[in-house]
Amino acid sequence: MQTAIATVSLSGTLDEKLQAIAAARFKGVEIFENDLLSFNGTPTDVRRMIADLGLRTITFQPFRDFEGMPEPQRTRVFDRAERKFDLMQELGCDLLLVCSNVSPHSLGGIDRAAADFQELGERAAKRGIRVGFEALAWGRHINDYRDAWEVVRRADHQSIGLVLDSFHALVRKTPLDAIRSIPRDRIFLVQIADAPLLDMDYLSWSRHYRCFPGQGDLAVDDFMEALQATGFDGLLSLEIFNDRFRAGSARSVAVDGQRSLLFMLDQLQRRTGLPVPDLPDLPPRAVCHGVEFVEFAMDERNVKAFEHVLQGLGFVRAGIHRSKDVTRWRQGDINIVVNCEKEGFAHSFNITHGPSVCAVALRVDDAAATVDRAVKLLDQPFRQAVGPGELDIPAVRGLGGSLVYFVDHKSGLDRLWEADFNAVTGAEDEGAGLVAYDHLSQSMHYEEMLTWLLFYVALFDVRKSPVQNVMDPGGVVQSQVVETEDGRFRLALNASLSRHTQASRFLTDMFGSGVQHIALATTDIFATVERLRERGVALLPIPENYYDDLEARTDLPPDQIDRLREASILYDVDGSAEYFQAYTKSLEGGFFFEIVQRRGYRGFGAVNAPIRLAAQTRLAPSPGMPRI
Ligand SMILES: O=C(O)c1ccc(O)c(O)c1
Ligand SMILES: [Mg+2]
Repeated sequence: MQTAIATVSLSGTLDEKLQAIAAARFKGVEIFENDLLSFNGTPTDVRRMIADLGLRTITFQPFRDFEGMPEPQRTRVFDRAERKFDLMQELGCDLLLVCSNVSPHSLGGIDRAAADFQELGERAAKRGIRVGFEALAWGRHINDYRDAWEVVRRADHQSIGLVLDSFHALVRKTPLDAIRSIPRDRIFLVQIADAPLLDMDYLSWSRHYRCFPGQGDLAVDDFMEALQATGFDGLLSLEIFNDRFRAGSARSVAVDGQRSLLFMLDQLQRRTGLPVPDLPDLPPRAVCHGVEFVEFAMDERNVKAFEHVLQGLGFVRAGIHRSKDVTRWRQGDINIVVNCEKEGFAHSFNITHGPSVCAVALRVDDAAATVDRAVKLLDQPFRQAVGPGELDIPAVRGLGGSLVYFVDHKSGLDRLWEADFNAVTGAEDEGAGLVAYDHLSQSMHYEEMLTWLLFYVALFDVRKSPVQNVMDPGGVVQSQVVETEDGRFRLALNASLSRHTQASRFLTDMFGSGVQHIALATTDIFATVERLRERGVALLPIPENYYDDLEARTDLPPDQIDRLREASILYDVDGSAEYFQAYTKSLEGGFFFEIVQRRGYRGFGAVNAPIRLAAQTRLAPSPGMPRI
């Protein structure tokens, strides 16, 4: 299949868009008329620019309000088409996209529309041009691809074909089976778009909320299966109208587009067992078995205070790196790496972002295959010098320039603690009962959120939760979770349009996106909280009103509520599944730890999030708290 993208999908001027499209390795581009009109150059200039970039203009669009017009509009619309044909010839494009008529003047009638297309086909053929007809979901008479196909079929002209757009078919829930019986050579172009499920009119939904496949909730996979059944191997183009993409980086959004198509087609091939022509051979999505370690980039000024926090939480110094100023802290199955090197990646990260999480290492079955998949999905691999005898742990660039490492058993990377660290003996501590990473939470710019969502779902065998809107005293925060089926890897992505939310303030403080909080699991939160208090850890105080409300909305007995209140623990229940959460006070810089206990519960305590955010907002970071 030949892949392309429409210029409307990206931010910038036409030349910036085209450069981004070429850099993301697309071969074809759909030129939107507005991008051409606003360009300061002739169609011939654009043609040259496109050729110089190694691209091909596959479509010029949209041509509106064409079929079914009464006179005198009908004559005028044909004149307008002839002028667009002139322009297309100068541009070097042979396919015009006509979207279904929305004009109140249009008359409807399948045969009338077919006759118009028959005539348009005659005129187009004289110029060596073809015309594709697309049903808009809000078309006045034609809003169903099956009717558009019937018009094309009756027009019965070799220059007239069908354009399918997944968005229009899927939002209307038009049955997809009829796609299977359309002859593939009659499908001139297929446009692909996903979108979140929203309760909204089709036009607004389409013009503002479309996204790349894998980022939304539509049944794009079903659409692709129906299309594959036709044997279609023509043009597949991303056509995404999205306000975030318009505000984002054209280069990064174009790469996301390419990644989304590779991901979608790879999944299609795996599901149906039918090969997709020209698709690179990708290893399967990596199964993630959890977090091996989280690495903090620290500096001399902050490290003592941070290590004091780790000790308070019950961590012990378990290993010292053989050649670097790097320490392993451990409790249960949780490893935290504190990196104080004066050169290398962590040091640069610390200089740019201050003390913060610079890397996360994930347990996978096959680290090399994971990196191979990542690179084929256009992720950025990362390498740095390793000392003699030390392990070379493969990595790719993650959020905010941080790293994602991959550790496996297959190639012995799980020996990293023995291979790279000298064990510290005699440092036993009964700990605080923390046993494992429960989840990580990353805060990012609003425009980046779909990028990182796609990064995770394309690389790992994870599912995504629906987007939640969480109320912060400073505005709304969007939150979405990616997690493995078994819950061993869970990651929350957060972003906000307001500059005043905790998530946004964290971005300002850290000069970029990153891990804002880490949730650690205990099997007995009451015992853990007691230990933490004994060790002098300051927990986030929760207001009385919260516990009064718990009495009202749950069946918890009063003594249980008193225990929660006394320990500043938040609670949620879902059927018989229960969730307990407590928080450390935020450290300077906005980072914090969460302590959680799950009893069969799969969520993240969304009902409690506004309470927690308000409590954090009330507390300015206390002076003397370490800045991390
Ligand atoms: O929103 C529109 O008008 C519009 C135009 C052209 C398309 O291909 C489309 O899917 C939508
Ligand atoms: Mg379309």
